[in-house]
Amino acid sequence: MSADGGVDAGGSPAGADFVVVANRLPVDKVVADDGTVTWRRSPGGLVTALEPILRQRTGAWVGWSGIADSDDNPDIEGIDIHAVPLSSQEIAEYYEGFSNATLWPLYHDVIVKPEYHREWWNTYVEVNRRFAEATCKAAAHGALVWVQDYQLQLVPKMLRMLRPDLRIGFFLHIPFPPIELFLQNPWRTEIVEGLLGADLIGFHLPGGAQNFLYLARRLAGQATSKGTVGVRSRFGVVQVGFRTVRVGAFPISIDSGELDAKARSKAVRARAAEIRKELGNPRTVMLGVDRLDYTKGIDVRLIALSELFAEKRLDPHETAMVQLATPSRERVDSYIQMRAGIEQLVGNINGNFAEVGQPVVQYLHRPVPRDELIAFFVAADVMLVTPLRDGMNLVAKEYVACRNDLGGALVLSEFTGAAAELKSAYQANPYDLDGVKDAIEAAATQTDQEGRRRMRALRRQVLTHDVDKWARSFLGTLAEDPSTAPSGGRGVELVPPIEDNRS
Ligand SMILES: O=P(O)(O)OC[C@H]1O[C@H](O[C@H]2O[C@H](CO)[C@@H](O)[C@H](O)[C@H]2O)[C@H](O)[C@@H](O)[C@@H]1O
Ligand SMILES: Cc1cn([C@@H]2O[C@H](COP(=O)(O)OP(=O)(O)O)[C@@H](O)[C@H]2O)c(=O)[nH]c1=O
Repeated sequence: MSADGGVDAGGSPAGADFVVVANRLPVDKVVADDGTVTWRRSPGGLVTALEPILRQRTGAWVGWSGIADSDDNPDIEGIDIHAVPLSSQEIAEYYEGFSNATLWPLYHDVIVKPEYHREWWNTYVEVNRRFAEATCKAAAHGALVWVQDYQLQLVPKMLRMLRPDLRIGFFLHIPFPPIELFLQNPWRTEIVEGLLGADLIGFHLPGGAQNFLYLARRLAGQATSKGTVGVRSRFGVVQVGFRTVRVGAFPISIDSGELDAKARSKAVRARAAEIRKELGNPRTVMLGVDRLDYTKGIDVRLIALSELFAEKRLDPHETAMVQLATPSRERVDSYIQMRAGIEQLVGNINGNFAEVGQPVVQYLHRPVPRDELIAFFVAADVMLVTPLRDGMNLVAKEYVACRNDLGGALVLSEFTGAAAELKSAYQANPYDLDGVKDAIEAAATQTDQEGRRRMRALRRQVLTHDVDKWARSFLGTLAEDPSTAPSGGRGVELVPPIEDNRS
């Protein structure tokens, strides 16, 4: 195939008009002890959100298969898969290292200390280059390419240099950090310049977009627009030579209609009733559903519950807490330590408050299939979502979408992207333990009337702002010509670059 994805002398296909580029493919390769290979849906919200979009549009997906040194290219109906193989060393340095031990903690409020290693950075650059090259092969001339997330922040610039014909979008699924934190990164300028290779850069929240605009002025020396960025509106502008890069806030969501329909099905309702029975038909079923990640504040909710039981504000004999925790990034030190801490807390609560055969906290460290998860959402009276920081948190929205009965209550950390939209949740600051306890107690003891009022408002938001709206707003903006678009380049007052010798 020729460099721009056109038909080569051998006559291979001309490439896709729409290409998603993400660290992971939508499926992960799983090799059993007996060598049997299966492909399982990849963990996390990025795949949850993008898989339905790509199925609707037909296009290509460039990503890694989740396993070392594998040259597998799985067949997925309706999606043209382009696997990018990674060696064990690349996984250690690009994925576990720079992506998940440098950028992830840096962008999540330095909850753990980010590590800066030059060799990790070098591998990050090299792997980003390989993703850019694989994308060139996958994309037809003039294709729309949508690059995803913090693992691939250099791809937009690399891709633009290789393929100026492409229209390039970038979306960051995790929070974009406060300026002071971003400036810690020794390679901060390269990252800002990497992102500026895109035509449109999307964040979940306006605050992230505004932080980025400031950094584009200060680190990349570009002129930018002035005013505040809106949600799916009032885009920011960075003038990069003759190119106009737009910057916006596009809060991601879920396939709310599909979840709503599934949750109404007889099979799911029957399974939900069965789950409650298996838990001993307690008065209150509480639920946590997370990747096992220190950002998710699983410890916060467990400590809060433990204190509520000790203070007799909740009765452990009438409460069952289920914590579903998908294994995640299991070779990164901070994740290994966190897992031990969570499991100790579960043990302590059961040791102090459970009876024989009737644990208070049931903890599953394994991925849970989607239909089973929906039954858990329907079964739970109180959903506990308590991250210390989270880009969006799709689980909170999924719970709401599953509650067409207007039952249940959502306890939600203020520091999730979802909190900006789900105002009728029981919101709390996860660093204020008393506040979290009050929110859990209020949710567990709410009247039916209050619960229905809140759930109705939450559902209005989630059902009208679904993942399709997210994709359409981002891709529609990307397809526009910024010089003629209403909130595009022309007529926007620009602020000159910030002179700064330290960058
Ligand atoms: O691929 P992994 O390292 O196993 O991690 C899974 C995904 O985690 C992150 O998800 C984020 O995206 C969600 C959807 O926008 C958002 O709701 C959530 O707040 C984020 O944490 C990560 O950003 C993805 O790249 C990973 O694939
Ligand atoms: C624990 C668990 C989760 N899921 C699904 O994964 C995503 C999680 O998305 P979210 O935005 O909340 O957070 P991260 O992206 O992980 O940071 C959501 O769609 C869950 O339903 C799952 O399918 N199975 C599981 O066991």
